[in-house]
Amino acid sequence: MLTVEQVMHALRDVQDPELHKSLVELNMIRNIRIDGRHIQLEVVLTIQGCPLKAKIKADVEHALREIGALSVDIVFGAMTPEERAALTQYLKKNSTTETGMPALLRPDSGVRFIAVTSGKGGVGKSTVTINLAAALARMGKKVGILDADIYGFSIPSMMQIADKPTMIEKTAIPVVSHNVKVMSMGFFADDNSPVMWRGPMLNKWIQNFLANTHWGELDYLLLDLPPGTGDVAIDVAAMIPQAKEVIVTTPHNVASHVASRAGVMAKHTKHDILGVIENMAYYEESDGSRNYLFGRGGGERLAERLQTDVLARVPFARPEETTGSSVYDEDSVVGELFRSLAEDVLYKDAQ
Ligand SMILES: Nc1ncnc2c1ncn2[C@@H]1O[C@H](COP(=O)(O)OP(=O)(O)OP(=O)(O)O)[C@@H](O)[C@H]1O
Repeated sequence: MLTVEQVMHALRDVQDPELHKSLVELNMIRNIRIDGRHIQLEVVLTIQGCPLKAKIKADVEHALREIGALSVDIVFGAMTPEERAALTQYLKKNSTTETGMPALLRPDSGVRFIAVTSGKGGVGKSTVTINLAAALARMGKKVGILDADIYGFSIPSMMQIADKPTMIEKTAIPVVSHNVKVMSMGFFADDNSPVMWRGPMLNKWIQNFLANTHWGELDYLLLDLPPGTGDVAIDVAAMIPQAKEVIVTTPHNVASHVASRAGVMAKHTKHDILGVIENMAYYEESDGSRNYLFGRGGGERLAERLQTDVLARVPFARPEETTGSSVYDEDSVVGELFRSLAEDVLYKDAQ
């Protein structure tokens, strides 16, 4: 005969797929009934009709069969408003300090911040952000992206994310894509979004995104900044002085010249610069020769001006290097280049 203690013990390791915490810790397991090796129980979900029901069911069944259950009968229920409020408090406790400061920003949080910036638009800043994030995640790092390009957000569409974050009261659970937790204003661009995630809080939006998102454990948070040296860059500099910057340019003279302003700004705000990434550096012809469509040397010139290094020269990707999204396949030429870039970033960041 199995016992309630054994069942609870087995379920300690089963996590809510969005909150990444144990169902037991989140108080989501109720009404356990045991008849020999037959178990009945209730799983109380944060919202009715949770799309992850099937995954939770499979994980619970698996855990209980491991301890010898012959049948597992699961009934799904939904939390009451009071229970959801209690859960929000619990999640908030982990995401903000007593002073309301996002816990991620505490010096002892262990989270490293990388701001990806550029002088001009369209040079591949978002492409670099998502591919560097995906490469770090493939290396086993816990990674998040904050799409800080508040008016020109593009990360959800570039990663082909169709889902929206689940909201528990006012806390957003980031959407996970390619093992990366993603938050973007793009998720809240329609009129159904909670007011606090829209206009009135714009001046505090970075803090809002950091504090009202349940990021869970993170090693790296990448920020996709808007191009140029505007308010957002200044806000980020003030709020996240420990962020390190990666500056993206094309080889083109003008792009590299404009990018240098973003670099000078980083120096001014005392953000460390990890290095320069020259994107769209060349197109590799089928015979292996390189066609330098945008000229040459922009990355190097920028790196010299900022007294830093060129971390990578990313060629034009071919359509077959991705299965549709702008995250390039792991074993494609560009995918491999981003893996080696991620290794360099880890190395430089540790110095
Ligand atoms: N190395 C590359 N190979 C092929 N296409 C690329 C590459 N880098 C970027 N692109 C494409 O160029 C376009 C612009 O890239 P991206 O959106 O990353 O630039 P951005 O600097 O973030 O732009 P914005 O400032 O508008 O946000 C996208 O369609 C992207 O898929």
